Amino acid sequence: MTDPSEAAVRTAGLEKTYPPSGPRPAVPAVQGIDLDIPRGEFFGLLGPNGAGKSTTIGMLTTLVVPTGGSARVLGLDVVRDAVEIKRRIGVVSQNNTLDSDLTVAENLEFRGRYFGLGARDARARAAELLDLFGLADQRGGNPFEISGGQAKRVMICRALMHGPEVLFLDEPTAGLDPQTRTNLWEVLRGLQAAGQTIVLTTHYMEEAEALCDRVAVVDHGKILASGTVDHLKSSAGADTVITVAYDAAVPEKIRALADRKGISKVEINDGQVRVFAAEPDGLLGELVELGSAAGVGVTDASQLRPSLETVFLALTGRDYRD
Ligand SMILES: Nc1ncnc2c1ncn2[C@@H]1O[C@H](COP(=O)(O)OP(=O)(O)OP(=O)(O)O)[C@@H](O)[C@H]1O
Repeated sequence: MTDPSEAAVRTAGLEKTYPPSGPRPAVPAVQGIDLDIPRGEFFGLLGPNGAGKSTTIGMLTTLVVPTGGSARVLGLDVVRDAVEIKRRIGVVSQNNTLDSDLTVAENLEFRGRYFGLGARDARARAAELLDLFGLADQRGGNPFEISGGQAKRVMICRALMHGPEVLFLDEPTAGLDPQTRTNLWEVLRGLQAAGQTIVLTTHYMEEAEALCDRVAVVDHGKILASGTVDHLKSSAGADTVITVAYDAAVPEKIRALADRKGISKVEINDGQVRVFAAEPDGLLGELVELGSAAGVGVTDASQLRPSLETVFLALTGRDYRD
């Protein structure tokens, strides 16, 4: 047995480099990640596609073998104690991995039996979970003839069959429509309220904001920043970010804005200016006017209020959706 006070997840300098394959060089997918996730927390790994989130979750769930550093889940080592960890966690992968030869309920019951439940207990537990997740009507259906949102909920039920201490979800709402996504958020909030520790990856900023107690922003295999969403916003992205693209070079006068109170940064790139401002009122109009005074037109303009998106911009200098 491990100490129940052990963190749900603790990693130090965790790394994964995929080896070269043919003409493809080695891929340093995860480059030294430190995580400390207490039990009971709803934690999010947030980052754009290819940031290394799935690889990190893969290592924590013992499916991917690290090439450096260490990772412990519930106090157990992900390499040495992989079998024990698998018994105590639940994993929901990105794709539908339900068995099409079994009904929805049988998928759950089968998993329960695998984890040592008797037939009657497995049936009862499956029925209880399907009820709880509003899937009772689907119990006899084929898991590939239900909606994407329902299939995802079935996968979550399946992962909960053996009462896992930590639930890992890799991009649980990718590809779902907005309504289905917010329904699933409710399901996940309910689980956390009932005490479930949850670790999720997502590339949706609003998902991380809506659900997670704490978030680690990941890019190119490294953590850029971590903390509560509020902490991240106040430390790295407290500013509103105004971006204006001109049809010619950015007028010189705009550089001087950097000295004004309430403006923390002015970035100029070819015909585009990006202004980070704590006091953004009237600034967008001013940028347009400064352009027209210099005979330069505006081709595009946007204003982002402080959010995880502005955090990412402040940390990387890149648009999150680039
Ligand atoms: N099995 C693999 N072999 C080689 N390279 C891989 C493998 N799996 C992932 N990669 C590469 O590792 C990097 C990180 O990928 P990973 O899937 O972990 O990122 P991600 O943040 O989860 O992105 P996504 O949401 O697109 O899956 C990417 O460059 C990816 O191409």
